Amino acid sequence: MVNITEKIKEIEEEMKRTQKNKATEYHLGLLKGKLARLRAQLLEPGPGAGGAGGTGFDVSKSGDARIALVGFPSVGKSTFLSKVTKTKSEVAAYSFTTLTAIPGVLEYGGAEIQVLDLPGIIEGAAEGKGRGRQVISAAKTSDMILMILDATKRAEQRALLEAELEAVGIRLNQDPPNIYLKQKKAGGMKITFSSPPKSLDEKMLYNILRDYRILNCEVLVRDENATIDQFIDVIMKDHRTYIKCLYVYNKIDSISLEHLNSLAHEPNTAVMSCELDLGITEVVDRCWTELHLIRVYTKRKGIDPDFSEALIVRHNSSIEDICDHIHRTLKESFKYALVWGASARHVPQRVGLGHVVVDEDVVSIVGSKSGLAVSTK
Ligand SMILES: Nc1nc2c(ncn2[C@@H]2O[C@H](COP(=O)(O)OP(=O)(O)OP(=O)(O)O)[C@@H](O)[C@H]2O)c(=O)[nH]1
Ligand SMILES: [K+]
Ligand SMILES: [Mg+2]
Repeated sequence: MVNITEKIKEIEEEMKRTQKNKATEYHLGLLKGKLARLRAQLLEPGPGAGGAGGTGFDVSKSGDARIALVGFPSVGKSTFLSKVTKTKSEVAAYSFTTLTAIPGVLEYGGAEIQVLDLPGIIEGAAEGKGRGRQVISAAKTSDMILMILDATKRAEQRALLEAELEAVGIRLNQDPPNIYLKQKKAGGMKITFSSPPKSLDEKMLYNILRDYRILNCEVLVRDENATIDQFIDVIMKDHRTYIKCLYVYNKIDSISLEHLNSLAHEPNTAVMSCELDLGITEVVDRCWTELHLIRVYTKRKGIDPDFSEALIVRHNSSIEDICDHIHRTLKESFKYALVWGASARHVPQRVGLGHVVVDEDVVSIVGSKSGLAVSTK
């Protein structure tokens, strides 16, 4: 463990010392590749990795989605949890008040969203300082991260936290790179670019693949703006998680209007004061929008739909997803579905498994066995 941490430090030092130019870019690319490998090793549980490895806290997922509250100590994570859920998590002015993961349930538009209050993390968390590793593992399992920041603290706090999450393979508000990589048994390396790349070239990819001992493979870079970091992410894809993040500045009761105004205009950012009860509803609304969940109501034949109980599914879900959500075997007897609502071209529209539903659609599933519509119950 100490060895890996030391090696990581050495490489980071070497990268800092190395000037960025055309002559050094291949070398820098290789160093980045090595760094990514070491960081993954550091997180792997097993002999030499020591203690908690990559495991999070023992809280099982529940509800329709999970949001993790991540931040430095005493930024107001527990205060926020206590505001938006019925759970009371201890709040105090000293650091590390919260020592474990505390789950709460946020009810919104018929959905139940699990909110995880987590211990504060500090610089070096990714390398195992404090409970950093556990906190980050818990964050990795979430559908969305709320990065709670203290508006009264220096601006660097956000970049510091981002770097900690980056280091363990979490990618915030990014899409997976548009690069195809397939390992093969033989045939050497075949590297293709669908349009001339701006910062990559064949030799660079070749060097890194060889360093990873990937000697036979097919690569297709579909994005002309793809970077070397993204290419390494594709090689390390089993260790990468792409998560939505909303940056939330708390304690705006204690800053100037000018400062407040500049924070509020940053991208993916919201501002609030838990103490004065300002901005909380907006934060919750933003979470709902960013989670891209939709509500679908089911209806039995001849009976009005039950609007008191929504089925919560992901954005772009199909009738097939709805069936799977209701019951594992429902698909087997599926004949067709009737849909009322914005996704239906006429009312009701008769559709197959591939039909994509939208928020507040009403769906009636007709099966071959009973010939009856099925509801959630
Ligand atoms: N001024 C101000 N203080 C706040 C606000 N929200 C929380 N606090 C205070 O900030 C301190 C820390 O709050 P906590 O909720 O314990 O912070 P935490 O992030 O959970 O802290 P740890 O669990 O130690 O990581 C407490 O003294 C709160 O009363 C706010 O909106 N404005
Ligand atoms: K605290
Ligand atoms: Mg706390």
